[in-house]
Parts: sequence; C-alpha cells; structure tokens
Amino acid sequence: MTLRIAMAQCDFPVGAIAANAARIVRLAAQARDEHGADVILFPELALSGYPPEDLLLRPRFLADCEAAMQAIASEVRGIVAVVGWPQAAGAVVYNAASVLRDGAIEQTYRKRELPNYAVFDERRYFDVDPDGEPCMFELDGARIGLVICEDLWFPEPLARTVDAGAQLVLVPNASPFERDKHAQRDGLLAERVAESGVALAYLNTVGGQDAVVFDGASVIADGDGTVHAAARAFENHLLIADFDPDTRKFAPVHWPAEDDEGRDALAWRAIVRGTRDYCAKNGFDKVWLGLSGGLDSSVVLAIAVDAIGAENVTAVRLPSRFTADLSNDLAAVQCKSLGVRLETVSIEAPFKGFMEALGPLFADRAPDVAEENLQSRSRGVLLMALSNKFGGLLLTTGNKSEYAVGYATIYGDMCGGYAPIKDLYKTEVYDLARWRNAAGGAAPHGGLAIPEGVIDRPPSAELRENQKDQDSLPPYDVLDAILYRHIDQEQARDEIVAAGFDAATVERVLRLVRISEWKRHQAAPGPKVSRRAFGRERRYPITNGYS
Ligand SMILES: Nc1ncnc2c1ncn2[C@@H]1O[C@H](COP(=O)(O)OP(=O)(O)OC[C@H]2O[C@@H]([n+]3cccc(C(=O)O)c3)[C@H](O)[C@@H]2O)[C@@H](O)[C@H]1O
Ligand SMILES: Nc1ncnc2c1ncn2[C@@H]1O[C@H](COP(=O)(O)OP(=O)(O)OP(=O)(O)O)[C@@H](O)[C@H]1O
Ligand SMILES: NC(=O)CC[C@H](N)C(=O)O
Repeated sequence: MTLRIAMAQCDFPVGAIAANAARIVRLAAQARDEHGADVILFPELALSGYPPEDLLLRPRFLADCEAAMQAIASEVRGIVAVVGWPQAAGAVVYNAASVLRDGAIEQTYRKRELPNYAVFDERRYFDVDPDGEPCMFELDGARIGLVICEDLWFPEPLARTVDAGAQLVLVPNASPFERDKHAQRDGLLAERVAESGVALAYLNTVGGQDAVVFDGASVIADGDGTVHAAARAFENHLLIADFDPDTRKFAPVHWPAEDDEGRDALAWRAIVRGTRDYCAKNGFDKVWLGLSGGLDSSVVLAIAVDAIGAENVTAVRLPSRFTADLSNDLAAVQCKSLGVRLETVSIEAPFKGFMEALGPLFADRAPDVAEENLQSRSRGVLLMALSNKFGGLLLTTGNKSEYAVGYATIYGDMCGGYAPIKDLYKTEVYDLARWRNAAGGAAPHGGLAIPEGVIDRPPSAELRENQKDQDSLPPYDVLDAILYRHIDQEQARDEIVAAGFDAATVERVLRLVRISEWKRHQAAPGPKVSRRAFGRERRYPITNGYS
C-alpha cells in the first residue's frame, strides 16, 4: 500500500501568524479532499515564517504562535500534518515541528543542529533540547521520521531517526537560494541516502524575505539513492507524490519539475521573485527608477518589469549637461520595447540652485567630486519626491562591484529602498543582461529587453565630461576577479597577488573595500544570489584598524 504525501512548497511570510495558520489549515484540507493525501508537510517554521529574527524575543509573539498551533491542531482531521513553528518552553525556545493528527498535537520534534553561519543566526534564538528524542510516527503501517533542515547536513540526526526505524524521513527546510545550491542539495541527499538507505522528502519554503530568497526546488529521494528532479524553483506548488514503504520509492503525482535552464536563469528568477515579494510584502504595487541609458539601470528596469509588470513601473530620465544624447535615446528605446512609462526631469535647475546656494562657501575652489555628487544627489532628491508624491518604491541600481569599492554616491544614486542587483558583480550583470535578451522572453513591443547599445557602451557615471568608470577603477574583469577572491573567498592581499594580479592594483582595491564599509552599512537591502552577499552574511566593523 502506498502513502500519498503532500508537500506545501509555499510562501509563509514572516510574522503573519494568523494568515499562515489559515493557509496551513486550508492546504491540509485541500491535500486531503482534492488529492487524497495521507500526510502533508509544511516548511520549517511555516507558522512564523523564516527567519522571524528578533520577533522571537517577544513573549507575546511566542504565545501567539502557541495559540495558533493549538487552533491549527484542532482543525486537522482526516490527514496528518507536520507543521514547523517556534516552540517556547519556559525560558528557552525550540525550532520545532509538530505532528498533528485527529485534532491534537501528537508529538513535537526539536531541531538538533542550529545553523549559525552565513545568513543564519539560530543560536541567538533557539536552544537544543539535550533530551531530544528522534521523531517517529506510524501511518498505515509505514514508519515516518522527521528532521529539520540543518539536521540533514550532519549524519547524526538522520542516523538516530533511522535507528528508531524510519523508512521515510520528512525534512522541512528554509534554505535560501544561492548559485549552485541545487547541485549541493542533490549531493547532500544522495550522500545521506547512501549512508542510511532511508527515503527522503525534502521540502523547502519559497519566496523573498528581505535580503534572502527561498527557492523551493523541493526534492524527493528514493531509498536506493535515486534523487528525483527538483520541483520548479521560485514557484508555489502543492506537490504530491506517492511513497511505497516496501520498495522505499517515490512516484511523483503532481510534481512540476525544474527545467535545467542554467545558472543565469536561476539567478534572474531569484532576483525577480525577491523584488516582487519585497514589493508585495511591504505594500508597494509600483516602483520608480532613474533610467540612465547605462547597463545597471537598464537591467534593473527589465527585472522590475518581469517582477511586477510594465504598467507598474515608471522610469525617469534625469539628464544633466553631461548626459549624452545616446543615453537619453537608449532609455527611450528600452521603455518603448518594454511598454514602460518614461518621464523626463532635467536636473539642471536643481543643480544650479544648489551651486548658487553653496557659491559663497565654495568661493573659488575648483570643481571636484562635490559638484559631481551634487548631480547624483539632485537625482536622488527628485526620485524620492516622486515616490513620496505618487507612492511606490524607488529601486536603486548599484551592483556588487560598486558596493564593494564604494563607487556610488551615498544619498545620491544609493537612494532607494531595494537594490535588485546588489549581489551581482558588474561582469555578472553583463552575463544576466545577455541571458535575458537571449532566453528570458521577448520584449512585448519589439526590440530587446535590454538594448544592445546599452550592453556595448563603456560604463560611465556621466558626472563630468567624458567620465568613464575605467578612469577610476581597474577594468571590471580584473576588478571583479580581485573582489571575488577577497570578498567571496576571504583571500588576503598576498594570496591574490600570488595568483598573478598586479600588487598595486590589489592594494588599491582592498583599500577601497575597507574604507567603504560605512557606505554598505547604510545601503538598501537586495536579494542574495552569491555564497557571500553583503549585509548579514558579511559583517565587518566600520571602524577597523586591520588592513
Ligand atoms: N568612515 C566614514 N564614515 C562616515 N562617513 C564617511 C566615512 N568616510 C567618508 N565619509 C563621508 O562620505 C563622503 C564621501 O562619500 P560620497 O559622498 O558618496 O562620495 P565619494 O565616495 O567620494 O564619491 C562617489 C563616487 O561614486 C562614483 N559614482 C559611480 C557611479 C555612479 C555614481 C552616481 O552618483 O551616479 C557615482 C563617483 O564618480 C565618485 O567617484 C565624505 O565626504 C564623508 O562625508
Ligand atoms: N541621466 C540619468 N537619468 C536617470 N538616472 C540616472 C542618470 N544618470 C544616472 N542615473 C541613475 O544613477 C545610477 C548610477 O549610475 P551608474 O553609471 O552607476 O549606472 P548606469 O548608468 O545604470 O550603468 P553604467 O554604470 O553601466 O553606466 C543609474 O543606474 C541611474 O539610476
Ligand atoms: N534553515 C536551515 O537550517 C538552513 C541551513 C542549511 N544548511 C541550508 O541553507 O540549506
């Protein structure tokens, strides 16, 4: 006899306890009534959303979770539901998942391995129960175990569960997307199954939460080591599979599978989903951005259109005396291709106003970065005013290379609430632009989503005559290679130089990274796609005597 397993690869927003509880009850009923499921699995901390961060320090929040769990349990009948939630027990809190059956909480498992690296902070909030037992329950004669996310990354929790007799282990997860993580997860599942012979149902949550995006991409693995195709990433699905306890094999029933579109496709979809969810969950139905005719804003425009639709995006050209005609033309071409409303507001008048006001103080000092940044700040002021007047979120367009070396004007082009390409080095922005044009779907009104001319022209901030990024920075392929070694791989100066990079260039780049830490601390959040994103994953002191 086979068991029908439902897996709710869905978005459970952080803090939305009542809405999440209602959704859990609704999905359990749907799995039972529409699909004849015997058991439904929900993601890690589905009730509170993941990660709830310091909400977990509020006793009232924890009490509300407890009350909601009791209410959910009372409604679950005719199906077993496994629901993740933060369980307070006296002064400690556990990252827990409970087995709900026949209107009651039958048992509760407490996570044993608490991740405390990268974006994870679980030891700040949760305890490990020293007396914690493996979780096992029976369903129609099958023996089903339960471990939670990081537990699977160590052999011991699964081994204990298998020793207790499990034939199938359910694994609720909150595992954020990063490039190449799918292969890493597949490898992990294959390794654990090879060690244990147990079948695994690995369910991941989905959706953007501030600077992380959960990709779903849930996986089932048979007891003989066969890892089935992952479920479609970044999409909500009530997944259904049948499990045969005798053979320990799965048969997918409703399992929209991920196409192998490659790394760039996944990164694009992560950023699009992160941008869409940030807007929706924070109450924005439209966005603004300054569109310069350069690569960064052009790519951010295409992302915004894919995320929330062209009709909800307004691009603004903000030309100055240094803006090339080509810049204005390319911005117009792109907006036409994508069907985006384009406004134009010259910054000459506000810039002159600032210069007049400052004239007596600046006196006869030669023009320098102060005048350059005033142009950028004029743009920031105008864009924020538009967002204030008409509503909507201002997207900021900086990339990882710029954030790394501080090549952006604070309170200028860094204005804005969300930074979609913050975790892409400039060379990766090029890659994604080319991928979007080649494989990301046609522009609705002809032409390319990102005009070829934007990709071909040399990057420029256009804050002075004939300015090019390469006047101030090494070529981006060199810069990004150094930054990748230093930031993503934590290599020191000597290691980077030993790899063949010019010593003076390396020193200059590393110095720029160090002195721009303060800018990053004030920067808008953006979706993590790399293994080492700025923000909570790379926490450096601003005031720092170590070079
Ligand atoms: N440790 C620290 N803690 C707190 N504040 C600190 C600080 N160090 C400097 N500062 C402050 O920061 C100021 C300098 O930072 P900031 O004003 O950003 O100016 P800054 O970093 O000097 O210049 C911005 C750079 O970004 C380039 N750029 C590239 C691409 C686009 C754009 C654009 O705007 O469109 C600009 C632009 O060409 C220029 O090279 C200092 O005057 C000082 O007030
Ligand atoms: N003329 C302009 N009109 C509207 N926005 C502008 C203009 N110039 C700059 N901006 C805004 O400032 C941001 C920073 O400029 P930056 O030069 O770093 O990026 P870019 O022009 O989009 O790309 P690239 O660096 O490849 O030229 C732009 O992305 C855009 O949002
Ligand atoms: N929430 C968790 O325990 C996640 C940790 C895990 N290593 C992952 O990213 O998949």
